[in-house]
Amino acid sequence: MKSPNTQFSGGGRRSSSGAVSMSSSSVGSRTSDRLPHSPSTSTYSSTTTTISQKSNSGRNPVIIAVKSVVEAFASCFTPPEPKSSSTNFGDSDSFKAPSVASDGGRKKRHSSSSSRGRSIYGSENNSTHTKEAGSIKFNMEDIYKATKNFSPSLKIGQGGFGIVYKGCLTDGTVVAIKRAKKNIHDKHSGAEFRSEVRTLEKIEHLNLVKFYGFLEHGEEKILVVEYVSNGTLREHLDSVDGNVLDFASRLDIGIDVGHAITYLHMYTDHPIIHRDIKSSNILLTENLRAKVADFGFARLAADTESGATHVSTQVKGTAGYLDPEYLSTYQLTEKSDVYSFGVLLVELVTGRRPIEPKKEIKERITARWAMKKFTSGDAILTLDPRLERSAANSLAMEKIYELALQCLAPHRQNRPTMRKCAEILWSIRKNYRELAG
Ligand SMILES: Nc1ncnc2c1ncn2[C@@H]1O[C@H](COP(=O)(O)OP(=O)(O)OP(=O)(O)O)[C@@H](O)[C@H]1O
Repeated sequence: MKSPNTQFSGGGRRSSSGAVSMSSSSVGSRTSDRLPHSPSTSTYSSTTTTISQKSNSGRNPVIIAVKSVVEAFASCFTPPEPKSSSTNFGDSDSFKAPSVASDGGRKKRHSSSSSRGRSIYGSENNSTHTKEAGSIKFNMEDIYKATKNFSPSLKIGQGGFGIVYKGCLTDGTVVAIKRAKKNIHDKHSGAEFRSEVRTLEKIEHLNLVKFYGFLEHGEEKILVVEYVSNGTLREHLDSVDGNVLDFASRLDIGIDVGHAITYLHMYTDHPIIHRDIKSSNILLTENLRAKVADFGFARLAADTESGATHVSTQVKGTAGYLDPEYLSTYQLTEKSDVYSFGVLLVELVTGRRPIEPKKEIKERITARWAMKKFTSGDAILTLDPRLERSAANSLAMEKIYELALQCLAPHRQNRPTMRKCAEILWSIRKNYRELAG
């Protein structure tokens, strides 16, 4: 999903809109042994920026393409929640695949937004259509019907991949239809598309956006995925609808995301690395259940048992979330997602974006600033000012920061596994609930 951050991708896919150059040494140049490594902010603007970095020389220029932020949700319905999930977290006693539980107990928010008609969050709809995930081959007629010939009124967003439409299949399933940009000069789009399809058709989890099918016909490349109606996590942290996401909801969302990534990393035989975990890639349901989206950058991880690691030909991800070790070695492992998850945890606590170009220099890299405050005993100064300073919130905040600090370790061997992160968050929530009453 779109965010006002800087996005790294390969092949100059998005460099057409105002590319500027940046040496690769300036990316992540402010390393610290103790604090999380983050890119320099001085060159970033508050708009979404895409960076391509070829890895073969390490001296190639990084191309930054500034994209305009276009985010508009049309009217929408509640997406069907899956009946079950294939999650399997093994035999941990303290960690019983909680992500398969129903939404019961979660409070509903933003339902009042339906009174605004075509609000960004849309209205709750008790649709009974629950479509199984899977790879359906659609034809153009299906897509034209579903989108009313790509009606502009059904456009719900636009990203690097292309335009996103809300659509309705003939069986009534409400879907998001992602139509790839037609760029004949883009040699990578076909490969990216097929990579996304291969990844999407294999996975199914309550906290991952479901994949319904695809279409590849000439220049036309289309993905049909689950429609998630309640906006992105970033929009909620920005209080776009005027509501503040409370601490308990943030903790729940962190756990949902933790489960989704754990599932990807523990995927039988072939672990999957997401590579672009960020708040704008996390979609929320009406019940504030989180669903991780955008597998365009996902690649199958290396066979960890053989000790092999995936050596990328291109660095991909979003500035502010990027693992410094991946940036310097081009070796991609699951721990790069763990690093991004650490950044996300800080984002949940502070409400701030990973890079805040308008803040004074020492506060610009949010994770660095927050971890510094945490290690000097002043974590409370970084808690989102819109959140209550209760004992439960303060204690949970300290515990989340303890975990974030580990996730943000400069060297991947010092970071926990995603499964460990989810287990820790699970126990933080247990204690939080006991204290909050
Ligand atoms: N499954 C979905 N359900 C509901 N809305 C969606 C869905 N997927 C995308 N959107 C909307 O469309 C917008 C664009 O999404 P898309 O994933 O194409 O691009 P992006 O992630 O914003 O861009 P980038 O490619 O730079 O990450 C999102 O911000 C969101 O508002």
